[in-house]
Amino acid sequence: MASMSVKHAIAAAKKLRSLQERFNPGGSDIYPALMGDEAITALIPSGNPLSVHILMFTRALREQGTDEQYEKFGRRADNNEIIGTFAQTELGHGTYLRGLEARADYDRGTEEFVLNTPKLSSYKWWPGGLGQTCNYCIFVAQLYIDNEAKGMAMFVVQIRDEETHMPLPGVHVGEIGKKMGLNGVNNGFLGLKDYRVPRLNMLMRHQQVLPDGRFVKSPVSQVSYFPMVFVRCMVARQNSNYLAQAATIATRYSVIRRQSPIEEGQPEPKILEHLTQQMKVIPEIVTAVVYRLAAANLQNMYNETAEAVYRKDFSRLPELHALACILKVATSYDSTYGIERLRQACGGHGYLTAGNLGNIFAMAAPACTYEGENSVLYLQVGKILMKNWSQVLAGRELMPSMAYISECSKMTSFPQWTGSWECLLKAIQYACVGSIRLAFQSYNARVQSAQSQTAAVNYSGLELTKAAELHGRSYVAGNFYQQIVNSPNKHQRSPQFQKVLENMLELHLIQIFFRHLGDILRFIRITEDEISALQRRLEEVLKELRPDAVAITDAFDFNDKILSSALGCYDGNVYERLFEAALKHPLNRKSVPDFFEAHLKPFMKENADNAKKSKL
Ligand SMILES: CCCCCCCC/C=C\CCCCCC(=O)SCCNC(=O)CCNC(=O)[C@H](O)C(C)(C)COP(=O)(O)OP(=O)(O)OC[C@H]1O[C@@H](n2cnc3c(N)ncnc32)[C@H](O)[C@@H]1OP(=O)(O)O
Ligand SMILES: Cc1cc2nc3c(=O)[nH]c(=O)nc-3n(C[C@H](O)[C@H](O)[C@H](O)COP(=O)(O)OP(=O)(O)OC[C@H]3O[C@@H](n4cnc5c(N)ncnc54)[C@H](O)[C@@H]3O)c2cc1C
Repeated sequence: MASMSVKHAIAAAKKLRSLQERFNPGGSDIYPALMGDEAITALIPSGNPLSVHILMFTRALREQGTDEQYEKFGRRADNNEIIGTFAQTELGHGTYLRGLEARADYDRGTEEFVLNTPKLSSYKWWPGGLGQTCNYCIFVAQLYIDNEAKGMAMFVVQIRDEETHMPLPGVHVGEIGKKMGLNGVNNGFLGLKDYRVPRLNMLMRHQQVLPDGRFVKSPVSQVSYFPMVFVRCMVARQNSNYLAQAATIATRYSVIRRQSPIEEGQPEPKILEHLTQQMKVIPEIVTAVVYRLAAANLQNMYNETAEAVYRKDFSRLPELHALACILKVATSYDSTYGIERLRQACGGHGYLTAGNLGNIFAMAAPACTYEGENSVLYLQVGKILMKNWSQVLAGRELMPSMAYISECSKMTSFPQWTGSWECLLKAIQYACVGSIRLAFQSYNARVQSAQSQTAAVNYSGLELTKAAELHGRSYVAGNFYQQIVNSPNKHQRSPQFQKVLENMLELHLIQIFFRHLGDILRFIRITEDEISALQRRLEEVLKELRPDAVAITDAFDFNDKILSSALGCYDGNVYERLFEAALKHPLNRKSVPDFFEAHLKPFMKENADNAKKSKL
């Protein structure tokens, strides 16, 4: 499977390069590479073994290396002359980066670093493509000078001979084994023993080790985390794509499949006529759109921040970090759970490989873990919210994406309930700020009672996580509201299109309201009548969006090859394609399977003989 994936990935990369040259000659623009990865990833159901090369190895060389180091390594990597990965996670550590065990000891006598993975738990474990594809990697290690720890550093390490692909001396490398998906990616392990690299193989744009061993610290140590921020931004985009694919499949199937009359004596309707089916499918279509828009915003913010960091302006890093964390978590959780809901909405056929929903789930689900496990990133955002709440209490301004927190903090109570979009959005934001305030009180009480900040974060973890989750909801819903209601290009939309968008906003806001009704009722008094009115509006907007469901998912414009699903093909010939796929199963090559003579017949005969004997 891995070799097939590599073959497909290379073919797609070549195709992409020719398209890039035709449409973007000489452009070093990253988007074709990203689009390429998106396209390659979508075309290879078992995952793209070049993803981490495209997204992390080349980017780390560009952003963490000096211009000279880019000339030496980065240009060749961008041109796919060498293939690399990002080797940070170890068998024993993934989240707690300061606990990473791989080490780089500087030898000023030879001006080299001696790289070691001292224990089994220090082995790099998971990097994409590391098993068999890559001949280089970015090796993340704790830097030591005169046995004094200096923090994390990145090293360009060649792991295989460029001609023979044989592992180099001191390198122990291989595949970590089968996974629940992405089995074309050959995630690998890497052990190094006294492996020497020249001083200039340490990426030194932001921190340096001089020939005599003097260490020049990075002005902002977190800039070494920047490659992870980029992938978190990509995950937000990629996982909204996976959800859109699954929503397209389930929507198309739901207007082909007929089942269970709604009125006695009437013909069986398309299953999308059932209100409960609409509630399973249509909100997922809208969620995919909502996250695509949020991910696009985040990507723009990433590009602006990357340019600023290049100019040594690190001021926007904290806001980008907070947003990248919360959107990576929100998108990966909601897409993973949403894809499973959509699979279940397709009944038994949703469980067939020919439907491809299982594989889309297996591609989306690991994003809840890689690039920062979601619960850890929720806590990270919770900590940032605590810091920002202290700013609010001190009367200071907050970063733009958290400005609503200041506004809500000034409200002594929630205004008269109207149920308008603005009211629903403000309710989610108000509940978020109420949760932040409660989390801060718990956290602060713990710190005041002499708990360390780390311990206080841990013991306030449930409230910090809740506050972070509601912050994500507030940001995403606020962004969608702005795009639909206040977008500068709103006048260019036809009234019909604007109406569809407004129905999607209505559905999103009401759906989030009901999902967090408990959190909202904790801070806002809402009557049963007001809640029932929203229930009626939910049923009404599902009915309004029903006629547009197919058109909206067609607008995602996925080629049948990308969906790779007998349930979701554009022509709707589901049963013919299911049957065609079934007949291709190897077991259908013969009328009598080989196991009949070898196992089944003797088994049944033995039982029959025993039955006869027991009667005698
Ligand atoms: C669209 C095209 C297709 C694209 C397809 C995309 C998806 C598929 C692609 C590839 C396949 C998968 C690739 C996966 C690759 C990996 O998984 S690489 C390994 C990823 N590992 C992690 O993410 C590790 C997670 N852990 C951490 O990030 C950190 O340990 C932590 C953030 C949890 C904690 O940081 P730490 O420094 O240890 O302590 P703190 O006290 O929390 O932080 C100290 C201060 O630093 C700030 N900070 C932390 N991280 C960042 C950051 N990234 N940027 C900026 N600032 C950061 C933090 O807020 C603290 O600031 P203050 O001191 O002001 O409080
Ligand atoms: C498909 C896939 C591809 C990957 N690709 C790469 C790659 O290319 N390069 C690379 O370097 N890595 C890669 N990874 C590794 C990935 O980054 C790690 O799995 C991830 O960072 C989590 O670390 P871990 O697996 O060691 O889990 P751990 O850090 O051991 O965490 C395990 C669990 O402990 C809990 N936990 C941990 N820390 C805390 C905390 N502070 N507070 C509360 N709970 C906590 C959480 O529930 C967490 O799920 C990949 C992983 C996968 C699944």
